[in-house]
Amino acid sequence: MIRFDNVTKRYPGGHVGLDKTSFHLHRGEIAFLTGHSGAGKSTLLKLIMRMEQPTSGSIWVGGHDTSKLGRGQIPYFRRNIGLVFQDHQLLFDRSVFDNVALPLIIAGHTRHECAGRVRAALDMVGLLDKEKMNPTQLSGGQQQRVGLARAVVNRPPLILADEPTGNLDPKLSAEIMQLFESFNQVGVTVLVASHDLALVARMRHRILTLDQGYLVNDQEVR
Ligand SMILES: Nc1ncnc2c1ncn2[C@@H]1O[C@H](COP(=O)(O)OP(=O)(O)OP(=O)(O)O)[C@@H](O)[C@H]1O
Repeated sequence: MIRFDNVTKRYPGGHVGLDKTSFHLHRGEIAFLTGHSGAGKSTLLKLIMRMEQPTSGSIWVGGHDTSKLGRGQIPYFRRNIGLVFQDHQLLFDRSVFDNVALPLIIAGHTRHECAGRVRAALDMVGLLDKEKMNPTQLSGGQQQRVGLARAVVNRPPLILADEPTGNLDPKLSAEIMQLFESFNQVGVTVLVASHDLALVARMRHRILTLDQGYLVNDQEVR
């Protein structure tokens, strides 16, 4: 699903975001990406999304050589990737239902057509009874689960998350990580970046560790 071959990303000014990194994340796999602040986790995720391009090396995602994607193809390519961020980026002037429906509305579906999928996604994250509420009425953990429902609503084959538990306490963080596991159990490929090594280690899945842009460890923990 994701293949990095000897990828280096050097930012303007000379900062090295990622250095000669190679790995392969297979379709249907789940893995965690960890490392200190500035190690290159966000850079790696942005390269997968084609928000950045490598200075050298090649990146394949879902069978696409990302360097060959034309400008017009990129939005369609990104529709295959569900994204989860630390600050969940919800729209606070719309209901939970409308927030989750957003990717489907952008893809051209009507609100009525979306309803089944939106409710299925809310059900997966345990928020079926909250669809009419405004995100401001929900706790931080519930808001993050709305973000997860939005990421999976159009059934992407790949989910990427960047510090999805950054603002949550340990118990809520573990619950969010278990939701990623449940998405993976229905066949979605999942890559989660987190600096919380203890939490990641408890998940007992593959861990990719970055240190100053180098992939220093690729560990299977089964
Ligand atoms: N747009 C940019 N321009 C210049 N340098 C950048 C840019 N983005 C990231 N970097 C540098 O690349 C390196 C890796 O940054 P990155 O954000 O990928 O790390 P990270 O592991 O995600 O860190 P954090 O956990 O703090 O988010 C850092 O040295 C950073 O300063």
